Amino acid sequence: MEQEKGILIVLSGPSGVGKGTVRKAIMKRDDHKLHYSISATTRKPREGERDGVDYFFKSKEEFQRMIQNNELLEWAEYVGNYYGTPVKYVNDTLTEGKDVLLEIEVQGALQVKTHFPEAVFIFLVPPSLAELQERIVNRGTEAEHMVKHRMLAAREEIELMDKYDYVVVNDKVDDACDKIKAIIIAEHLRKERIYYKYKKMLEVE
Ligand SMILES: Nc1nc2c(ncn2[C@@H]2O[C@H](COP(=O)(O)OP(=O)(O)O)[C@@H](O)[C@H]2O)c(=O)[nH]1
Ligand SMILES: Nc1ncnc2c1ncn2[C@@H]1O[C@H](COP(=O)(O)OP(=O)(O)O)[C@@H](O)[C@H]1O
Repeated sequence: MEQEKGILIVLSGPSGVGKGTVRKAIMKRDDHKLHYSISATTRKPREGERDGVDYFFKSKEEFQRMIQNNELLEWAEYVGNYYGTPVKYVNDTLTEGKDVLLEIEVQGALQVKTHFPEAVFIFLVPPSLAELQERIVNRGTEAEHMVKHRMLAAREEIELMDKYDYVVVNDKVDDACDKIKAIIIAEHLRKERIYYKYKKMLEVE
């Protein structure tokens, strides 16, 4: 029997909502069922970040070559740097029947929709805008005027949430992980139901 493809899960949401934090927590507790797609970026590595683990760190020229050679499923410019998803890993892993997780910002997430309309789109939201601002400030990576800029961007990003299949509030990291895991289980059940329905139909005809 042909190997059934895995599910592509796209986790997105406004900057500072906790996408990276929730993604790392899910991967940590996951028993190798989810496969995280490591992105390429032109951003310089932060302390402790490793090439091929956190990101594939690229020069601008290397990144542009990847775009030209159609090596990226999606890409976006974000705060002065480029970020993109290598398409080969995603295709190969899904074909092996494994689920793939992308953690990407909103412009890229919407591009994925045009190539993989069947992917599962999850939008992470903060419990409130005040809490979002606090998270951005506490992270300490933004200058004061950039916090305002990020908050304005976040408002526009949150307006895109109706384009997603699921909206998950990142109140407590553990609860957000539970909800995302539940969504993945439900999506598998849904896919299996559709799969068997068609299989039966083909057997009858
Ligand atoms: N479109 C797109 N966005 C990405 C990709 N990889 C990471 N991002 C997003 O880029 C943004 C900046 O990431 P990063 O520089 O690691 O900073 P931080 O996540 O804000 O701490 C985040 O919103 C990530 O979700 C990718 O492959 N494609
Ligand atoms: N559920 C949560 N409760 C409180 N703080 C959180 C939560 N999730 C993330 N954070 C904090 O919010 C900040 C932004 O999280 P991060 O994962 O970098 O966001 P993003 O990847 O969406 O930009 C970090 O300082 C992180 O520790």
